[in-house]
Amino acid sequence: MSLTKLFTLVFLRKEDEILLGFKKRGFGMNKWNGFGGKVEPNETIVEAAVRELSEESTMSVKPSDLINIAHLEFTFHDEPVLMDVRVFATNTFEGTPKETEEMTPKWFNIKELPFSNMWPDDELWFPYMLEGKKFVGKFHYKGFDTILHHTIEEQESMEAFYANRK
Ligand SMILES: Nc1[nH]c(=O)nc2c1ncn2[C@H]1C[C@H](O)[C@@H](COP(=O)(O)OP(=O)(O)OP(=O)(O)O)O1
Repeated sequence: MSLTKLFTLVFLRKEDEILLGFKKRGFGMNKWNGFGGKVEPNETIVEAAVRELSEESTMSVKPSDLINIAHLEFTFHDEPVLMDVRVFATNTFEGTPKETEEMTPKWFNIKELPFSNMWPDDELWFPYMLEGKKFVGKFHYKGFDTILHHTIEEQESMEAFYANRK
């Protein structure tokens, strides 16, 4: 039995660029990542996604503009924790990204992504996201650098995936 923890992860897109943030503290420190964090008990997943994006990058999005593009699960060798990460993307947003306590944001060209300084799983699933696919990715880690095994499955729709899963 694993303890499941729910997280959000948001990517803003602008033509051939994507906004990433350099994490200055905590989980994933010193890595480029999307913006997100834990879903609090008093909020919906989409509300958490909007809040974390704003807290970490100062960018604003409307909940209805966030498209759920993926579901990621991370498990860890010898640790009974399952990270359930809901991934959202949009090209409709307001603001200019600013550095916050947690993140330094930067627009990257999608052909020049800093994979060597990102979570190792990102290089495996970013191509799906960049091709506009919906997908479910499951990654089993040993420590934080080694993926012992993984699966990535394209989906017709994320709504159908969540409706059908047990
Ligand atoms: N292997 C991985 N690959 C990836 O691309 N993103 C990952 C990942 N593992 C976790 N994430 C994302 C999910 C989430 O957006 C973030 C982790 O959330 P945090 O720990 O920063 O949560 P909080 O911001 O709520 O934390 P606090 O610092 O306690 O406020 O990292």
